[in-house]
Amino acid sequence: MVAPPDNDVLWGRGLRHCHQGSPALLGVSVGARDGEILGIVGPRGAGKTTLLKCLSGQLVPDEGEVWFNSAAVHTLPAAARDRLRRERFGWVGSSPQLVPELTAWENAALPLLLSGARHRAARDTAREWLDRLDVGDCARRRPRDLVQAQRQRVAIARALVCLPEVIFADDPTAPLHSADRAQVLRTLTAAARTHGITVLLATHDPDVAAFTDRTVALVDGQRAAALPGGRPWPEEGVAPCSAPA
Ligand SMILES: Nc1ncnc2c1ncn2[C@@H]1O[C@H](COP(=O)(O)OP(=O)(O)OP(=O)(O)O)[C@@H](O)[C@H]1O
Repeated sequence: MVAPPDNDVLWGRGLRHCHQGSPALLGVSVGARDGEILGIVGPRGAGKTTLLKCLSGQLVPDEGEVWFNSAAVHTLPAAARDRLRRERFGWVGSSPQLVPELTAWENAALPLLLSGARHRAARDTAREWLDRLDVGDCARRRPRDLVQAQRQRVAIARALVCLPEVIFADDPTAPLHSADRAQVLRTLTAAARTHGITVLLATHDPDVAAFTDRTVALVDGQRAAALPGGRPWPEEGVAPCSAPA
């Protein structure tokens, strides 16, 4: 095993994975640099979620290696992978998974509270993130009293609240109206840039690529330079335009 290049904070090499016999990844290699916002783009079923789960230690690939700095994630026992995810990574899925009994601020503060932060400090930090994501006025409401777009903003606040080293965002704007998407992505990516957080942003929405530094395309579980049908995905290495105003 050879550790990844020094400027890659996260690295997957030769990743293969099947779900119950169905191939999802067919030998994908990808590296994310420290502080980079890397888009993983591709159509539905391309393997984006499976790739993020392998890179974040939620899944152990059938073949291949995953490195986070000098840690060989694919060799870690489950408890160590859980700790890594809890302490160093943040995850935003395509639908918000909030604790129904907790208020919005308690949900957002959960990683801080679980890591032993003082109640008042956790609440203040969580409320700052809710404000930045335009849901500060929902802080005392429970998930059932929020609309899906508000719940997703709370989930994004929860991913940011501990300032993790890497955020995995799996189609994070899926539950949002198009008018909300740019604002939420701007907040997420601006926060990441300010705090030097590396972001892996999986999406099938080509507009999202404008918020990334670089994209890699996946098709049918493999890296691709472009998607079928001449769809306008940026090729890997193309520095995108700046995010839309
Ligand atoms: N739990 C599972 N069981 C069986 N097959 C699965 C499972 N998860 C994913 N797959 C299959 O693996 C392939 C890759 O799925 P994956 O969700 O990684 O792709 P994706 O690019 O994230 O798609 P989407 O954009 O729809 O989320 C697909 O063919 C999918 O049907």
